[in-house]
Amino acid sequence: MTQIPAPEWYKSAVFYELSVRTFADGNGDGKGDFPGLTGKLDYLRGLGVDVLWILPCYPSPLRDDGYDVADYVNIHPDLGTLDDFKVFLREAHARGLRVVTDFVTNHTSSDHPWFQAARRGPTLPDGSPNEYHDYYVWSDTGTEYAGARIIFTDTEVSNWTLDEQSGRYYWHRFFSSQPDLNYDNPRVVEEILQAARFWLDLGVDGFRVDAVPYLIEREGTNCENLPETHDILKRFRRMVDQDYPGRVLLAEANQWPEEVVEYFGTDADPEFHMCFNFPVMPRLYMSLKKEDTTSIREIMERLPAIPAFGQWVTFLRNHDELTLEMVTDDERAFMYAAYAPDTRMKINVGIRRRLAPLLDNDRRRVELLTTVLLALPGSPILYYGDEIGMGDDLSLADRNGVRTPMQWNAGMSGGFSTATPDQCFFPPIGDAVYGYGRVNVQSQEQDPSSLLKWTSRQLELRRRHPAFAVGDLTFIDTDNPAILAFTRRTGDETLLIVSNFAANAQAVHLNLGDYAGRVPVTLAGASPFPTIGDTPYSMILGKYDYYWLRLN
Ligand SMILES: OC[C@H]1O[C@H](O[C@H]2O[C@H](CO)[C@@H](O)[C@H](O)[C@H]2O)[C@H](O)[C@@H](O)[C@@H]1O
Ligand SMILES: [Ca+2]
Repeated sequence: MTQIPAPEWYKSAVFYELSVRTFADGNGDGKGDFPGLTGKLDYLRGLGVDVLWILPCYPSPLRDDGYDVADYVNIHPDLGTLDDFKVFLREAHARGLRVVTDFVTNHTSSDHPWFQAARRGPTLPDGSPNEYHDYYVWSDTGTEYAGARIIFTDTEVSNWTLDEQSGRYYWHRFFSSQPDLNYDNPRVVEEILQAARFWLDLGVDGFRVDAVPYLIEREGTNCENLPETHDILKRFRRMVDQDYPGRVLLAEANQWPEEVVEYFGTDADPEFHMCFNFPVMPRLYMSLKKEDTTSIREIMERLPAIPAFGQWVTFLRNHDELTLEMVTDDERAFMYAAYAPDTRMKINVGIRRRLAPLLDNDRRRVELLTTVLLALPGSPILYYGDEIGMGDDLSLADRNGVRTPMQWNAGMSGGFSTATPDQCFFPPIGDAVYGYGRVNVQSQEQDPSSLLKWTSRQLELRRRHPAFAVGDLTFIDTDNPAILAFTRRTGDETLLIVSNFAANAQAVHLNLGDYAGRVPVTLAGASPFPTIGDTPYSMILGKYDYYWLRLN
């Protein structure tokens, strides 16, 4: 059996992304918290995930749901205390669950004491230099770095905003309430590394590092992926390798394959252990609507090789919009037409909907995309609530519609809180199709055929076959573009994954000449299929059907 070295635990892990604020409320104030989350750890263990990625939990004015950090070394009071966090971490570890926290490096909140001090200008009234001013990026004209795109296109008109107090413009790649830190200042680098140490010393298993491409600005560039940015991130990695071996760094770099791969670094000069595979995600959805999987294969084959320690991270949905930054203009137009029929579904460069509504609440399509997610190279991330088919709330602003409370049961506020729905941080979804009366953990736990139970079984199946985690990927040529077929191969086993992206039954011939004489056997039921011969292998798949097979 293929052995994955212990420090590379992340390669076989299934991640689960959750927001503490909307997962479970332990004290009845309508806001999720660490005691509430701690009470749900057995559920998460039972589901079969390995790592919890928790969204930002720092003190924050919450103008960007916590991605606006006002204090790097504490917990937001709504979520509990630092001691509550420690208890949570201990209890998660006791259950064999690892915890990766979100680390927001590019910017702080404008409420952060550093920024408030910076606003006093470069020189203090007594004539001494204001060391905090240089923690941020300033301009007298707000005209520099014109080559940098605006990311939050729906709200921001410039990456510069005038600060009335200092009379100078400050740089921000996201909301104007999120001033970018100045990574050309060595003190900023030190401060951020110290903040990372604080959490690593407490025992977190790593970080999902937010918005890493934007650390450094240079005139005449688009201010993304600059060599100086990579130098800083490599320093972060060296600190982790030296003082915290076995912890993991995951890069959020929403970039094309050629750029994102740079965030792994090299075996000799490593950077991140893991990077999100942003480009493949929209192509999974696109392939469904087009009934043509060519774009999945093309983008996967375009991914450059990664260092031996590296692992991709795959996902279908997350707390943000379904980003359409890594597609062509035509593909983006197609995606909007296919998946955002209501203009309220569009935000910035993406679509703010959850998995089940995106797929018309069609269980077959949800299963199909989930099986592809679990079978493609990389460690998959499940977004909380998608395992039960939760819906979204378009009436909520920004991306909050996909951040509604977890639906635990059919009781008050879906079991999220003892507070009434109107007292909850975001109102729980209560409609007839996706509401907690119909869609909840408790009812699905009692139903062996529920999406929740199916997901759990699929994770268990994946766990039993290390080829899913570390096997080589080879696409199989077919005569039907609606069918995606590939193998995942390690020294001991070859898995064959065949998926039908069409809404009708399909026939396909697979070029399996390399495997003549082998017998495909289903992973779930151990049912043998006809032996592979010298001619193309013929298969029939029902609508949105899939096979997970081992080639014996
Ligand atoms: O902290 C600011 C933002 O950082 C992440 O943003 C990412 O999401 C954007 C879409 O919402 C995306 O376009 C961008 O490329 C990413 O860096 C974080 O996930 C956001 O929640 C946050 O607002
Ligand atoms: Ca609470």
